[in-house]
Amino acid sequence: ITSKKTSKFSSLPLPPGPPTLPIIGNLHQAPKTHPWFQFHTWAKTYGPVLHLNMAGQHVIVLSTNKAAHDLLARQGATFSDRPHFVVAHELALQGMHMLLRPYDQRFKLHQKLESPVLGERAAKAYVKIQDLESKQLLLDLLRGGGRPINPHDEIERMTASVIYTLFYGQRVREADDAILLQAHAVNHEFDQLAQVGKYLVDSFPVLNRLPGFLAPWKAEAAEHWGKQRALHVGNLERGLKGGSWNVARQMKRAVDGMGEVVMSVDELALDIGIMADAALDASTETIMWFVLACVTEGHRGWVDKAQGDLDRVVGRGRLPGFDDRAGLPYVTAAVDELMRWRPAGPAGVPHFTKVESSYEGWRIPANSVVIPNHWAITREEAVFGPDVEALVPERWLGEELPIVGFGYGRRICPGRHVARNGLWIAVARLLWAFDIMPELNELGAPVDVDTKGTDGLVTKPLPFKARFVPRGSWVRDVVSRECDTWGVDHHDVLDQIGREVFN
Ligand code: HEM
Repeated sequence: ITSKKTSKFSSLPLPPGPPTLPIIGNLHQAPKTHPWFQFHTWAKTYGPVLHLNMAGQHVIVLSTNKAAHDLLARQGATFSDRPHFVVAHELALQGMHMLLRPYDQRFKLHQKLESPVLGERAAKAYVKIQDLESKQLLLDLLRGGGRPINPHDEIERMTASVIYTLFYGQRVREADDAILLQAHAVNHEFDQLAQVGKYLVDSFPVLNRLPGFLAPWKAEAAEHWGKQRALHVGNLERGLKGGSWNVARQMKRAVDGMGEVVMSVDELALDIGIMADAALDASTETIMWFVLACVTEGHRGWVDKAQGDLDRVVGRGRLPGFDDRAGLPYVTAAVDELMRWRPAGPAGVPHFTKVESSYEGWRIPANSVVIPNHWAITREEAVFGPDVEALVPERWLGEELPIVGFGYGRRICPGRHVARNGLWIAVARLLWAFDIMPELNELGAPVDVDTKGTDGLVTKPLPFKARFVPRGSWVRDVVSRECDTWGVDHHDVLDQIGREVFN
């Protein structure tokens, strides 16, 4: 690791971290999977700002909300870049992946385009679609007849349908809808390309100057780009042809209205498509974690308490709706606590700084990868109180705790308003309708459920089953009456949204 001897921070020490070996630094200790657990363990020894040397690459891991906020938000001008992925981003996505874009003028232009369609005002209008699709979810789950199921398909259909309806005007009827299968296939391939350490050229970008026959990754990336393009341009074109308002049409209109700005169809399509991808997994898996929480943490009494409130405020003759939100603070607390208990992106999305700076007497070197470790941040007892491994909504009542899990600063998740509304209505309605119970084994005992989750940018619960047992005959009555949504004209709803927010 080299540093400029003349810099004004050069006399400062690096933040503490585990002892290093010559040349490879901490590479031999680098966690192979689930890095957030090891980062959390190290933070207990070395503190909230941790330095790792990964064979010359500086990595700074932040483990408290304060450190993450101080660096990534308060010093946002310095800490809003992303690490550079030659294969996955520069080649395979032609530099157009919103999540991986460097923090530059083009990024700011995309942010400017996205903010009106994802902001609080738009999110408020989108609840009409979230209302529709969360009703459909209840009907889909009711049809399971209380048998043990893995509800991933039903939940993913709902979140996908919310996003694809809003973005492209197209509802998703089944989990194996072609639009969703194509997205899965492309994203799966992208995840392989983006694996850290897979391509030497990601560590030594100079290798990219090699001719194609010596650089096989170029052909792989070019083939992948074709698939990304087909997926996102195809969706954009369908969206633009649609008869009603949608995000694709709105953003095209915004680009056209920018006059001097030139944006290719590919670039616009990728922007919208990557937003849709970013929305899908994190929202689906957070609701999956909610189901798992009911199965593994439900015995703590929070489910009964939330259902008691729902019975009192909503009653049994109708579904809870967004208008009930103010009267259901315990349900809101359960949603906030769910995101704390199992943040869907446990190690956040890495930031990057190109310039040297300092924090609390430590030197933060130029070209550091900076990781806000949500897993550790959500387990900070000084902020969230005791018993952080348990799901305890009470900790949020009457307290101003930080909402965690959406990242920090200028790269904070722009979809967080849409996401929080979607989580709230799904959680409120699932709690109102069902006792979500564990699967039972042949002896009638609950089947053990692993709560560790998968590795990856978004962590998913490992496969498990739950029983969605209707809380009473009234559930069947209300759900049968109100939740078959296939007859609703969603184009009409989209036009209402367009008029309400953008006219
Ligand atoms: C529970 C659901 C969600 C979670 C937990 C989540 C979490 C995150 C996180 C941690 C980041 C990185 C922030 C950072 O770098 O500091 C992010 C970025 C992003 N999210 Fe979300 N997200 C969710 C839902 C959504 C939704 C619904 C949308 C869009 C409708 C969305 C769009 C995006 C985009 C476009 C970015 C890239 C921002 C950038 O790099 O500047 N997300 N999200």
